[in-house]
Amino acid sequence: MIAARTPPASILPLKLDQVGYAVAGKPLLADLSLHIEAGRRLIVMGANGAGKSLFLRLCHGLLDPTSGRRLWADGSLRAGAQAMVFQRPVLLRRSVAANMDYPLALKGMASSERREKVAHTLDRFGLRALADRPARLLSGGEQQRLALARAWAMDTQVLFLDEPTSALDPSATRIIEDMIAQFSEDGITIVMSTHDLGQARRLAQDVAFLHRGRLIEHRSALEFFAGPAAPEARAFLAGDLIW
Ligand SMILES: Nc1ncnc2c1ncn2[C@@H]1O[C@H](COP(=O)(O)OP(=O)(O)OP(=O)(O)O)[C@@H](O)[C@H]1O
Repeated sequence: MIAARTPPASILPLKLDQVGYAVAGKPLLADLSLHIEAGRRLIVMGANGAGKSLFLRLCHGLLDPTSGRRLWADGSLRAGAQAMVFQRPVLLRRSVAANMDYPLALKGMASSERREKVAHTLDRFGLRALADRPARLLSGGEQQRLALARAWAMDTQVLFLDEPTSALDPSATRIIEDMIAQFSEDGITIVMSTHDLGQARRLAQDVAFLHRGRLIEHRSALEFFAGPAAPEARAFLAGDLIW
């Protein structure tokens, strides 16, 4: 008899408490306080240079706060069970299947279990036909599908996405959005930056709006799109230039 697996404890909410990030004494992010709740789709918006990428990197743990505190629900300062996908995915010079297999092996998963997991993931996201292709020769859209599928295979609880479709055409963008919606149905928490207002409206349950390194709005997407309180956010939605 196979023993039932206890689901891993949730690493969420992620709490930021007056977090700041400065380089050479220059504050790039300041006074960020928010909770990222389990199972939500949070879209991070703001003008060029507002601090969206830094915010995602800081939440994920690629950067550490230079002031304030970042705390995961399990009490750790930096949690596993989370992944980040970039505008241009980071892929190994190996086949599509090997790109999925490698991080699972690093995690210590046995080879028979890995084979099953990789096959299931390839099927689930329509990548089976590409399994043996060199990952770096795939189209941009296919590479992004692989990067997302690989994160899913890792049983990630939180996925940070930094403008994952900004280099893609509309049909590839739609496929990635569908994948993100599927992840969300699986209970994966999504934290994603985008410049695309249409995409933000399609995907957001919550919106975090950054302006000059500060969080000036964090509310439900319904409220945000109905009329944000901050004038900078209103100007952004109206398509006016803000900086
Ligand atoms: N290591 C660094 N040293 C100094 N300044 C930096 C560093 N990293 C980022 N910045 C600056 O911090 C600000 C925020 O950068 P960030 O990449 O987070 O913006 P963004 O909102 O993602 O912008 P975009 O929409 O253009 O991608 C920018 O002005 C950027 O030039």
